Amino acid sequence: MRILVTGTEGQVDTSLKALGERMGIEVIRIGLPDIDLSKPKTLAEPVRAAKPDVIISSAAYTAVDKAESETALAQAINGDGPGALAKLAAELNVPILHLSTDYVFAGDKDGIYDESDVPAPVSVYGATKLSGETQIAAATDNHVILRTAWVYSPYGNNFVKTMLRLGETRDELNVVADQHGCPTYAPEIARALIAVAQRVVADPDPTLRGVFHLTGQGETTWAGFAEGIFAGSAARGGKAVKVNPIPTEAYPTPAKRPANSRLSGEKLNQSYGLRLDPWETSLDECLTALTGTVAKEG
Ligand SMILES: NC(=O)C1=CN([C@@H]2O[C@H](COP(=O)(O)OP(=O)(O)OC[C@H]3O[C@@H](n4cnc5c(N)ncnc54)[C@H](OP(=O)(O)O)[C@@H]3O)[C@@H](O)[C@H]2O)C=CC1
Ligand SMILES: Cc1cn([C@H]2C[C@H](O)[C@@H](COP(=O)(O)OP(=O)(O)O[C@H]3O[C@@H](C)C(=O)[C@@H](O)[C@H]3O)O2)c(=O)[nH]c1=O
Repeated sequence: MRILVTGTEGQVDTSLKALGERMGIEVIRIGLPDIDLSKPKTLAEPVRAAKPDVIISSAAYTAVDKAESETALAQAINGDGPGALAKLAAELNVPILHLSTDYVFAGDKDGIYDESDVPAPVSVYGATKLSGETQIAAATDNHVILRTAWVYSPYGNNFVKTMLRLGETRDELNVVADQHGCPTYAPEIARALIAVAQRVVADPDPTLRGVFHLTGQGETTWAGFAEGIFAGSAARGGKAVKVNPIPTEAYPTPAKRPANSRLSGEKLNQSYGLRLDPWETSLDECLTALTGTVAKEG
């Protein structure tokens, strides 16, 4: 199987490449400057030349706060670019897997979001990602949209690396404790993407198509996540950093974030028999990879 993925230095595309190498699956990454999602005309030639069995749409404009002031660029990269990519997938008659986000939801639901809940984004990033979902679904029925959340890994930029970097120069950090979600490890996303790709390439079953939620098991808050990060770091001989839980209003940002963006993985489990590891297990793996040290017992 030959997988074509957009993005070359991102968390998910890098994880996919690494896992593909271990599994003997060809993963071709395409990204800037060869293709530019904000210029859809750049996509056709490299995508056709790659002759993929499946396309994974991972690249995105992920700077949530900056998107509030770069709306047109975020819309082009997260909305129109994936739409154009899905048209190419339809032309080549191959499935397209597309990564979307928990930030498509408003965050005012009491319970966990499932795929039947109606998105209502509260940020430009969330709105542009929802536009990507809509444009992909309009271009081809042969799509799987996977909404993930709070992605971290040893690669690229993410909350785990930000916390560890800030912790180097501070003894205490203030972190919001009233936004609830599911941290998700990019290598776990890669494992699921390959399993989903293998299934959809072989099986035209329409119930395997559509929208699915894909997050690490369990839930926490950003403050709870930060506490887990510093506990894991300290267990590896790193500095102890105190996390002060604060309300959202005490950490003003240009973009609004959902207060609750917990996603249920039940549909993915029922359709594909897939469950990601609990976020605590994956965080431990990530810290081992980042520090080159395993946690001490106790
Ligand atoms: N990160 C997160 O917490 C979450 C991410 N997601 C979604 O998961 C997917 C993967 O995320 P993640 O791996 O973390 O993303 P990253 O931000 O780590 O990587 C994004 C990739 O997109 C590429 N890219 C950006 N702009 C363009 C462009 N104009 N044309 C082509 N490529 C471009 C980047 O290239 P370069 O490095 O050269 O700029 C990079 O390779 C995205 O669709 C994202 O929306 C969903 C929920 C949470
Ligand atoms: C750095 C920092 C952040 N925060 C807060 C701000 C925010 O509410 C929360 C997370 O901050 P970040 O800006 O790192 O994360 P953010 O960019 O909001 O992360 C999002 O990225 C996009 C791409 C997604 O799709 C989402 O699922 C989600 O992962 O933590 C603190 O409270 N204290 C801090 O020191």
